[in-house]
Amino acid sequence: MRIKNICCIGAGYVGGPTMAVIAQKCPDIQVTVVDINEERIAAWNNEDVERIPIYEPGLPAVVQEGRGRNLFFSTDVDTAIDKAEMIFISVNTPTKTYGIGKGMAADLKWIELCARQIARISRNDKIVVEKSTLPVRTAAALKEILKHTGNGVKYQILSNPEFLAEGTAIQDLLHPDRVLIGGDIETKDGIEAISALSDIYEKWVPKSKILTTNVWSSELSKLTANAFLAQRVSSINAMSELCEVTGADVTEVAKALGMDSRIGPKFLNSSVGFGGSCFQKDILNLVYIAKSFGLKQVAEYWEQVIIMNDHQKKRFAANIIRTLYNTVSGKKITVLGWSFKKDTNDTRESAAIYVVDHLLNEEAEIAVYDPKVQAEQIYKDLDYLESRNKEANRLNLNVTNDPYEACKDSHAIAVLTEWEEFKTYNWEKIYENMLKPAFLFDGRNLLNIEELTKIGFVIKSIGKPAPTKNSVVSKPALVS
Ligand SMILES: NC(=O)C1=CN([C@@H]2O[C@H](COP(=O)(O)OP(=O)(O)OC[C@H]3O[C@@H](n4cnc5c(N)ncnc54)[C@H](O)[C@@H]3O)[C@@H](O)[C@H]2O)C=CC1
Ligand SMILES: O=C(O)[C@H]1O[C@H](OP(=O)(O)OP(=O)(O)OC[C@H]2O[C@@H](n3ccc(=O)[nH]c3=O)[C@H](O)[C@@H]2O)[C@H](O)[C@@H](O)[C@@H]1O
Repeated sequence: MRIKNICCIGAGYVGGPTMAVIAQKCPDIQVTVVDINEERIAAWNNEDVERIPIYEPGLPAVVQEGRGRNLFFSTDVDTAIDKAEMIFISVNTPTKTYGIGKGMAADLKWIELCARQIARISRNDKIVVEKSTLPVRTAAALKEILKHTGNGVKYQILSNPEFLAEGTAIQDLLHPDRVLIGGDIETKDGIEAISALSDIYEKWVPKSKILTTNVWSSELSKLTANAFLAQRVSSINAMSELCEVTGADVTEVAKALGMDSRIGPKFLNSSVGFGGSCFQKDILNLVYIAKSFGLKQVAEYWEQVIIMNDHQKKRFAANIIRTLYNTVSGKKITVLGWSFKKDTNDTRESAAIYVVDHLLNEEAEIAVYDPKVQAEQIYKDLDYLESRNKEANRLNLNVTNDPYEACKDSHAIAVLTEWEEFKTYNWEKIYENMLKPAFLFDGRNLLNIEELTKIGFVIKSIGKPAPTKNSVVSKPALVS
């Protein structure tokens, strides 16, 4: 089967970049990305391609190439569904905030709405592709909804989870480690649907990297991959605390570990804690699924990854307070970086939100600088926690777009995102304009401790012994 029209429901961090790359690699296919969020669609259509709603290196050029040719962004969901032979569902699947499974299960409200809309509009057979991350066996629910329309339209449901990471989305999409397609491998129609989707990827991905499984394995593989990745971060973060009390250096430990080819060097950077929209949500979802099958030990095992992550964020904030002589009340603390990692403007579940919330509870005066996150978003993130009223958040936290201004007269700086530009600052100038002792808490082990210590900063890194002015500090190991 040759696909000529694709519709993608959901123009977010996944739908936008994924479809832009498909449109680039398959100029013969018309790709329409639809969303109910009018503002977001207007931003995707912004004439100035640098102002699309997502900051992602390399994305503007890919969007520019396809937009208006075979890549379209629209709010007309019905028409796009009607025209398409293949529909990707790429809507949000956050943790439920109400009812049964509150705080754990994935909220499938938006997925179900999509299924019902597809069922209502479709007049010819469709391949429906789950791109969103979903609990194992969601495809069965989708099938049920689509089967009961009684209008004779046939559907094939495929699971095609996305493994891109924000900040490197375009490279990840162009050169994926693997593409996973789960489908009904036991029927002719199922196999045809899988090969229709595979044909699209084969335009740029080697066939050997396209993996076909049954739907349930595919759905569960996605949750498992995120759980394993997050587990590595929590594991190295657990060791960071042990390093701090034993005098070991977590960067050296990570390097030594990573050189073992069975372990590998990636995802061993100790940090203030992982953030992002997915790790926590997907693990909680996994825990919920395990619990609902009565697998207590399995649930508890994975829950520990989240517990460790929460501990790391709290421990970081507590360390700031303890170091500043047990009080931060009325003291200016500068936060460099608000996004959950570098090269993205996404702030969902960013460690910065929780560290700052903790410091505001202790009556600190916060100044924030992030190269890509807007003030409005920062206030929104804090308001969402409802720890204090909106006025108090605005009164006690000031967002500036000048890092030097942000650091001026502050008691301490906390680096919470690993933006490259932080390394290039004139740290001598920053030091001169701070109160002394000038404390620097590097939540990403990003900065050159040796140089900064020489300038006069008192530095607290993650998982490292505190350097003294004359101590020799080894260079950071190359762990990506
Ligand atoms: N953000 C990431 O890096 C990754 C996310 N995922 C998964 O992909 C899915 C989407 O994630 P994001 O793109 O980050 O979410 P997002 O929140 O950025 O985008 C989702 C979009 O879907 C739209 N939407 C919701 N219901 C709709 C409906 N009924 N009709 C039309 N549009 C609708 C929303 O308005 C929103 O713009 C989630 O399941 C997530 O777990 C998977 C891999 C990577
Ligand atoms: O399902 C998803 O949403 C995606 O989740 C992650 O991607 P993402 O959250 O965008 O970014 P990561 O690079 O995984 O980083 C997640 C968090 O862990 C932190 N991290 C990562 C690596 C590390 O060594 N140390 C560390 O603290 C990052 O700073 C960040 O806060 C996965 O890497 C993707 O494969 C997956 O598709």
